Amino acid sequence: MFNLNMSVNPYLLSIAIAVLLYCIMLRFRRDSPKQSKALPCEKGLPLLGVVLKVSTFPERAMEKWGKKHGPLFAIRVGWMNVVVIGSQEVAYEAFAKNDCFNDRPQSIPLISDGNGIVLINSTDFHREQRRFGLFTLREFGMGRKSLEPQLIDTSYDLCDTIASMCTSKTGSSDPFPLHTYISTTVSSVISRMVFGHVIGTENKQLQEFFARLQNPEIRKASSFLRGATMFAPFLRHLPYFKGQWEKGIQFQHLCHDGIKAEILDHQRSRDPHNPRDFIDCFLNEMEKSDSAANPDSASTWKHSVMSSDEVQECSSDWKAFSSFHINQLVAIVRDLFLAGSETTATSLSWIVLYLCKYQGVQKKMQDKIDDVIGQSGIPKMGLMDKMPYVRSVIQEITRLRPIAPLNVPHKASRDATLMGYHIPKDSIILTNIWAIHHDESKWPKPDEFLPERHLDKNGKFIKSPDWILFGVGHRSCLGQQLAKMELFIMTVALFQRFNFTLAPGENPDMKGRSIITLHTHYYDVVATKRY
Ligand code: HEM
Repeated sequence: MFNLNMSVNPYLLSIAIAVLLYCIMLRFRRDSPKQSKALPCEKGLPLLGVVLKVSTFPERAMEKWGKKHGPLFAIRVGWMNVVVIGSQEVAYEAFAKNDCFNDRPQSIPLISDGNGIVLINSTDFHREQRRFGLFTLREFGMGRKSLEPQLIDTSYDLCDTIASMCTSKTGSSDPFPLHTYISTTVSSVISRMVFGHVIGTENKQLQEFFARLQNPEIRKASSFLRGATMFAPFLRHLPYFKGQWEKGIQFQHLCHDGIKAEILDHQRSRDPHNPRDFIDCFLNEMEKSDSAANPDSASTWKHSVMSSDEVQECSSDWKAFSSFHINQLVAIVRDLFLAGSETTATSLSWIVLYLCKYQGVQKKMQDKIDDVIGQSGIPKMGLMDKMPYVRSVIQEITRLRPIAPLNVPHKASRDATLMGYHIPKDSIILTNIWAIHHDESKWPKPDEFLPERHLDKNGKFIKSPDWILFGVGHRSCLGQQLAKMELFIMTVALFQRFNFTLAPGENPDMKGRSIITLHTHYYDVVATKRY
């Protein structure tokens, strides 16, 4: 029947074997899309997806969908599937145990021009910069006792300013926006670490940049632009977005020019043997990488401060041989400053707001502070263990109102599998910190303000793995030790000295305002001296 002597074309035979082997390999490959399941998906409307449902409080909408689909699902945004993680366990699996979910999606150039730290991909460049950033901030006191005196002084300065607003007759102030003062105080801490001093009127560009950052309308527009262009980059070519995009770029130039002026001052006055701040340390590192990697280029031209346009032209050449170059210095300083100021200031604003609303908790916390340090003691980090109630109040308020309710977005760097589900390369991944902080199985009565839930039966503070204010894994917050110090010392200092109440007639909606970050509504307080 068969002609066994039929001649076989060896070329075709080898192709057939290769195809067969490839099919077998695909079948058994661990991350094969065919092997892993497709994520459950909240599809929403045709073309739009869920866009209309996530324009305000997206974290709450995603929390609801999470109850339907489980702790890992997708939402359709336009034509794109965005992955949403809704449990601490899945977040650890994705970001701490894996290395393929730690890239960042790209959006407006202000925050993602390929340099910096917060929005760059998870490459060796990022790892080197993160290691250097952590090391250097620690050298300047992050998480260490050496920073304590400065933080205490700064907090006391804030208290003195508030005290000067209180009349001697009643001991109370007129209503005032405490958030503005907190913002200035917090910015001054990161300013000193990065610039070596507090930015004053001598740096007009940075002053203007900070003033605009405080403007709620600008913040809202920028958050909206950032969110929209992250999911649909083409939007920036459409009329409204184009205008906003260009404003974003001008805003970036303002910030970068201000930072460059600071760098120029540092270049003129620095002593390489006595680095004063982050900028000096980075300039030292630039010098080292110059002489090690490129001895011929140790000249000053590369490190002189350039205009924004020149910087764009030159950046790719510089990146070729070192992660320490002037563009990166400008960008990492910008990122540290942006990441390190409003986050902590807004968390403190939530703390003050909740304690104004819940006067009983404020009083109890003050009693506990009095028990440990009285009226004249100093709020040191070493006293944290003696003030578990203060810590539990801070943890409870930041659980209820995390500043980044959907975390900073991550991106999959390749096709991969997570909890048995296929995650395609380039998927945007959101972590619903809000939902994790409101998970009923971990936090009974999750919407209620119950600081005691963070204390064990002996009154000791409980660190919970389900409190993930700073994210988890390889991209978690680089400044968390600093933020924790600031939150503790400033909370104790403020409530040791004052009672705070909401100004008469104030009743801010406790849901706050959420686009990408979760802010309080604007509110005024009245401060009353306690002694
Ligand atoms: C209460 C205050 C703060 C909160 C709630 C907060 C929260 C966060 C979160 C949620 C992330 C993203 C984590 C992730 O992608 O998985 C992050 C990243 C980051 N934070 Fe913070 N942060 C705070 C304060 C600070 C401070 C004071 C600094 C600066 C010294 C800082 C610097 C950074 C940086 C550089 C990153 C990016 C890390 C990376 O991508 O490798 N943050 N933060």
